[in-house]
Amino acid sequence: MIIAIDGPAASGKGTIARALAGHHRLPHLDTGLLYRGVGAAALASGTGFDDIPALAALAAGLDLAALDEEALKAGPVGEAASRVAAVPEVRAALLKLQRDFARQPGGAVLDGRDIGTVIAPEAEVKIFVTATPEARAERRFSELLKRGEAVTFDQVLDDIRRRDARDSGRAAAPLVQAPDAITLDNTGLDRDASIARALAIVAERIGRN
Ligand SMILES: Nc1ncnc2c1ncn2[C@@H]1O[C@H](COP(=O)(O)OP(=O)(O)OP(=O)(O)O)[C@@H](O)[C@H]1O
Ligand SMILES: Nc1ccn([C@@H]2O[C@H](COP(=O)(O)O)[C@@H](O)[C@H]2O)c(=O)n1
Repeated sequence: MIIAIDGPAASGKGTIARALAGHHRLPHLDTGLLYRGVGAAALASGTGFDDIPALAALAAGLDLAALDEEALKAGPVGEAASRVAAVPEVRAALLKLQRDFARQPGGAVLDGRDIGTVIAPEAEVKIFVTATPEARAERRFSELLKRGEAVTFDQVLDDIRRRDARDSGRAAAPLVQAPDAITLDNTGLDRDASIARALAIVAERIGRN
């Protein structure tokens, strides 16, 4: 079974995807980490966001085993990830590994922006997770504060709005809800209620818990 979880920044996709993967004993891939890996590599090497061949080479050479999730979740990397993710050559370089992950025997859970539309349009279950920009900014703000980052709520909200606009407005695999995806708006739901709703959606789709 392939479960595709898409949605905007800090909507709780990863939280839901990890819970579903644990419940259904499926492997999970946070595809945002791939773009964050390329974005971080571009920042570290001083590669310009307009240097398409160099960005594509960074994506093609991405070492999955070396991805440091903790470091990649830092504030500036999200913006860099969104910049490189708008480059079709970068997306093309990361396509096969995501598709192979989705199509492994037994299935998988993937979360990102284009899982239900581009990576695994054949997924049995598609959930589009969303919440208001303010609710998402609140969540990301408290996460960053806990990590010791010096940010303001307004900076986080600005970052989320800018990334939403770029991710939805780009030509290559934009953030868009698949027509057969179920919407899960968790604006008023806490973490556990949001996960419970996602589990119920999957159960309804596949006819078992
Ligand atoms: N329903 C919820 N209510 C409150 N906080 C939540 C909820 N779901 C997730 N969170 C918290 O919000 C933050 C963002 O969640 P998460 O990382 O799952 O989102 P995401 O959509 O995967 O983010 P990203 O943009 O990094 O892909 C985390 O700190 C998480 O613990
Ligand atoms: N399937 C995906 C996943 C991510 N992106 C881009 O990466 C940025 C960071 O992703 P997070 O989920 O970790 O926030 C995001 O803003 C997207 O630009 C993508 O394009 N496709």
